Amino acid sequence: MSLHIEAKAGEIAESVLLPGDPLRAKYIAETFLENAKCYNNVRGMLGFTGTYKGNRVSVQGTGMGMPSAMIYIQELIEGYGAKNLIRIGTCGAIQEDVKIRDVIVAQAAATNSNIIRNSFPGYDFPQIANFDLLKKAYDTGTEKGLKLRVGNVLSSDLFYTDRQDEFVRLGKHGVLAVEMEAAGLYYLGAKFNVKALALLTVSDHIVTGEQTSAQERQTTFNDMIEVALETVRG
Ligand SMILES: O=P(O)(O)O[C@H]1O[C@H](CO)[C@@H](O)[C@H]1O
Ligand SMILES: O=c1cc[nH]c(=O)[nH]1
Repeated sequence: MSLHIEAKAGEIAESVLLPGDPLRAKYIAETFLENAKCYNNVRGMLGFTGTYKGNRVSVQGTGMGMPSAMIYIQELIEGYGAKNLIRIGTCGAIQEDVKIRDVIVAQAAATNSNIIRNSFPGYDFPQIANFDLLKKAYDTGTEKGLKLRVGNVLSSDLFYTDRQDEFVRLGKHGVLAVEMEAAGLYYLGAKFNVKALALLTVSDHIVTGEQTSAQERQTTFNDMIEVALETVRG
């Protein structure tokens, strides 16, 4: 048991999928996992363990933003021995040629957060994905016929901001999309020497203003979830 996760020792798998939304964790457990058991309800931040094609896997909600997500990620690693962590989230596109419903493999995550900066004052510590997970996710998605986008994303501390033009300017520097957790996940992956990756579905477009419907989000989420589940399959 850790402070924010009430699972007993051994109840969480070495591979954990990490949606921001705890209800997405429930949906994944009910839709994709066999014999799923809920191990966490502290603060309603649901977590489940079950099997996918015979492979033990957990799915844990993380909340929104790095301060929340990093609590769950650190407790999963230090308290429960998680070794492969894949965020499965939504994001907003900040480049014209990234389209709504695209699935992004976040090769790296830029950030405007001080969380990481404060750990290494004076350094720009790059937040990068684990290459093994990245390659497996890319190969799996490609075999499934998905046209995955691979590249840099922005992990922002703010969802609502008066400075959205900065997001768009980052887009012009090749950053594909904005979300709020990947950099924190990659930082902790490096700190604790575990494998970390973020997969993101584009739910809205910050340049064009387009949005996906709830139904469309579900379908594209399913593609992303299957890629994540196949990536951690032994
Ligand atoms: O869909 P999730 O995983 O929550 O991710 C994105 O959605 C939330 C904002 O609506 C932030 O957490 C952002 O990173
Ligand atoms: O625009 C968006 C969409 C999802 N998540 C974000 O952080 N921003």
